[in-house]
Amino acid sequence: MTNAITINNLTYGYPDQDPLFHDFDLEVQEGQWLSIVGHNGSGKSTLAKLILGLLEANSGTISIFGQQLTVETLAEARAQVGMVFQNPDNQFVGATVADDVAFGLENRQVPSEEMPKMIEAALKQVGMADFADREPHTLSGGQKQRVALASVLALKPKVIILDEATAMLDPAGKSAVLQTLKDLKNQYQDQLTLIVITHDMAEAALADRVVVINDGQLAFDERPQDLFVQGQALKELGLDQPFESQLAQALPKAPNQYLTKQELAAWLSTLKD
Ligand SMILES: Nc1ncnc2c1ncn2[C@@H]1O[C@H](COP(=O)(O)OP(=O)(O)OP(=O)(O)O)[C@@H](O)[C@H]1O
Repeated sequence: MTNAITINNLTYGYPDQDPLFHDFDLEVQEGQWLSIVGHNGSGKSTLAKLILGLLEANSGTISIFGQQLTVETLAEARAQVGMVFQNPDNQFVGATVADDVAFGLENRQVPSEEMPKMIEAALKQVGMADFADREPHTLSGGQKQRVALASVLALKPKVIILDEATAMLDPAGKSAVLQTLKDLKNQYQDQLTLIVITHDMAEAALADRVVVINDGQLAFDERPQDLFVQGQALKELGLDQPFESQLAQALPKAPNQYLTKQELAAWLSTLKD
């Protein structure tokens, strides 16, 4: 399978600081849903910025679909990778929701007559088509993040990186954004690679694969069901297990130590008193 992202021997440190990453390797396959977790300051956002070419590696290589990131390939690489950031209020440039989605298309010099259709399609994909004429500041946090996602989707990226995109949302907003991600993944399957940086272990558990970054190294690289049963090891890295895993492990008769929310609910509902 093709690699969407290939990182080899990456070394990076901010000026006048010790390197955050030293000989760091990571491959993300096309179509994968990858979660990146790690304690505060472990370098997750820095890694995202390196992949986007917003920061330049001190040494080593980063390739996007096989093409190494350089000054010459940066624009082409960026066209394939979209990013949604943490703060919904820092991502708007348009006076209305539709204007906001249009902004990225204008930057790509999409002819203006083609835009309305593309804007409508992108907003539809995130369930925000009815909000096209709304001013962004009148939206909820979750709605804003879905519009941010629509602005990225309109540009047809092959990879979307979400950096703590649900961290500032209330539970309803968070669950709407996560449902949108699941819908997109169902729709695009292997055509869309998702990289989700998060502190929320339940959110991380939605992925096919979870990597834990610690001291600039991959401390774990596993499927959620293999990672989240390792409560003590996670604790030592400053991380929690998802609530569902904690509960499943505390229930002696649970069929498995790792259960998704749905599996746990289904099993609990079979219990009789
Ligand atoms: N622009 C910068 N200049 C100097 N140091 C920085 C800069 N940005 C981040 N750092 C430092 O680099 C380290 C990694 O930061 P980064 O934001 O990548 O971590 P993170 O894992 O995303 O953290 P969090 O989970 O808190 O968002 C931290 O020690 C941080 O203080």
